[in-house]
Amino acid sequence: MKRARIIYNPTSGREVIRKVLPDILQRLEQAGYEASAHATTCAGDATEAAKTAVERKYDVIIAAGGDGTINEVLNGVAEQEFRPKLGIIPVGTTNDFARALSVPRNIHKAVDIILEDFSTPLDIGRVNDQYFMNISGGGKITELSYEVPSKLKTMLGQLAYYLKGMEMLPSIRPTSVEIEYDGKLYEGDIMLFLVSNTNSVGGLEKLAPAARMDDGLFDLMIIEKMNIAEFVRLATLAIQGNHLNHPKFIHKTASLIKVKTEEKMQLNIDGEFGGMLPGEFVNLYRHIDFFVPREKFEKQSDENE
Ligand SMILES: Nc1ncnc2c1ncn2[C@@H]1O[C@H](COP(=O)(O)OP(=O)(O)OP(=O)(O)O)[C@@H](O)[C@H]1O
Repeated sequence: MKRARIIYNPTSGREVIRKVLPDILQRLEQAGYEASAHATTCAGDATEAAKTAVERKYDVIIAAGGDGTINEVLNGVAEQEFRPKLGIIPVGTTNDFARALSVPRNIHKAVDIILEDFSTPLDIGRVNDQYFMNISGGGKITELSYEVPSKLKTMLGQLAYYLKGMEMLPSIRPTSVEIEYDGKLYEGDIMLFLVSNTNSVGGLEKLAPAARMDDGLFDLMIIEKMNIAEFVRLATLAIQGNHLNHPKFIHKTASLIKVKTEEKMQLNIDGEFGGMLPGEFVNLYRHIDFFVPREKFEKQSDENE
């Protein structure tokens, strides 16, 4: 019998997961799984719970929470030799990864995706010794996502980011960087750089519209030095997906990216503080099997062939 372990964050986003958990467990059991659940107790606990589930040879781990919980589960699984399949139940404030996978926000529909039993191996990123599924980057503006208090995030959702972003705009300064991508070199003063694995970043689905999660490549995006007015204008263009031809927006693809800065720069990994640069970003080609909607991903693999 196949075994599934749900790792859920009871404090995540809408906090509805607790109420529906018995129903989810029952649905998994009816579908032939032996199912159990672990409620995370604090930051970092989902990583430990995922490592334990790997040791116990669960076939499937289901991460129920926001992007933070999914990232923690990923960090418990990615470096292991035996890697269970991962399912996602998006109940966070930001659910960028679920959006990238086209996993619906409705809990029962998200469970349907797991029960349909269609999975596909997808790329993930590693920077230094941490793993990410969505995005990593640096630059003053990227530091805002973890300066938003979590209570505020829960109350206001995405709006909290924008409010905090406005507040921080005057303090955004360019930084001098050296970025090596697949052997080529970029040097310059930048506002921010992003290393993206998916096309769904901070609710901006059109930021890297051609990004794929099964090609072994990151999308490297650099916004060069500009004044605040220009930056706001570029951000507005990015929301509409009209930023790609902007002369100070640089877009490359690469599987290995090394970033060095002279002054101190924080690294953001999937929306959380991830230590300081320098950073070496490695794309791990089709490293983890995720449950995904069959219609979307079957079509994509057909296009690949
Ligand atoms: N029991 C807990 N109490 C407090 N914090 C927790 C607990 N369990 C997990 N966490 C932390 O909460 C962080 C955020 O959780 P999660 O991502 O699930 O939800 P969110 O904040 O609603 O959404 P998002 O991260 O997508 O904005 C996790 O990265 C984790 O470190």
